[in-house]
Amino acid sequence: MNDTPPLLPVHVISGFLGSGKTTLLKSVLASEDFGDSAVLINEFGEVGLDNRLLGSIAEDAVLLSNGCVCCTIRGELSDALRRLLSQRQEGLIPAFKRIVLETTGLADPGPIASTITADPVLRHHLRPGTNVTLVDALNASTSREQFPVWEAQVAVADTLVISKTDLINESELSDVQDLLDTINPAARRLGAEALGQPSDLLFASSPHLQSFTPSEAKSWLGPWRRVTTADSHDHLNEVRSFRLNFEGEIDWTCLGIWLSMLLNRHGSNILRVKGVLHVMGDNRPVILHGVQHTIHPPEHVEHWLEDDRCSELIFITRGINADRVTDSLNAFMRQVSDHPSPRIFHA
Ligand SMILES: Nc1nc2c(ncn2[C@@H]2O[C@H](COP(=O)(O)OP(=O)(O)OP(=O)(O)O)[C@@H](O)[C@H]2O)c(=O)[nH]1
Repeated sequence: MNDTPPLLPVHVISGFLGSGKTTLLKSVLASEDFGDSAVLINEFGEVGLDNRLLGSIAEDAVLLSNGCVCCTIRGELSDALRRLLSQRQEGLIPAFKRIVLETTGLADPGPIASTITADPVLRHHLRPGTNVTLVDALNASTSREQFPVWEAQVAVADTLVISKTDLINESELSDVQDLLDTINPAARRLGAEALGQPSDLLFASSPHLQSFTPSEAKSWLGPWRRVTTADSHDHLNEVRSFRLNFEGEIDWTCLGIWLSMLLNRHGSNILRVKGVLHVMGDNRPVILHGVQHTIHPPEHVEHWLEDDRCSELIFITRGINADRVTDSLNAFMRQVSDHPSPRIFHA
């Protein structure tokens, strides 16, 4: 029997300045099913205001001060997480079941996952949880134009929560949805209802946090209509998404080597990889899930949905187009794999 305690998830709430992160966090902490959470708040600047705004709901919130979790205070984040774990172990604080981290509006949440998985202590107790990103509907387009980090925040999201929809009309909202479609078509999307959502559902859309049913695995990849073709955008550094389709089974080792090489070379520009794959010799679908340099251990789904055994792999990249990735994978598979290569093409 395996009696190793389960790894505790670290969920992240990010989103640009003023997008509604604290508003959502307050609602999360007020929900009954989220009582046993430890909260970390990363503030930028001398005075941590959000901490005070949270008031009595989260009196024990730990404030990470004066820097961004993604860059200057990654060490401070590791220390704070270690401290929380040791206080929990010594019984000084209640045995929380999860950690919720609110980042600054200027942080790229991508590196948080690797802060956890690369740390020799943290990785035995914690695992990256779900990334929830707030999108301020009123300012989405301007923020995107002016602040590259806005795209990075949208790209890493498992769930996108669109706030301030009450301040725009339907056609403006449709423009925001289209914009999100070009960057992260695969993320689950919520609007104002996110505030009333049971928090375990809000944070549930990550494959390593629950066992997916076959239909959940497919819907995790997002609806087809959200696919955009990368080639309709030609800005060098634009964030875009594309979906690779595979006809035929995949040589897992070969794909793994190619992916490692890709991340090694272009990791900071591969913002997100997620897929459901038909791996050679494996009857069950394999879920692949990565954020920037961090690829999570693959998970299995029990069985395929009916006869649909097509593999799909979604990429969200900055300045790397779909043709380049597809050609590179096709060529690598043909040259390296001893098995027949699947036909790989992008939607
Ligand atoms: N009208 C409207 N206002 C909202 C909504 N969500 C948040 N706000 C308001 O927007 C302001 C900023 O919300 P916060 O939750 O503090 O945003 P934040 O992302 O934590 O802000 P920073 O920590 O400064 O980056 C507050 O005045 C909120 O009441 C919304 O859906 N509609």
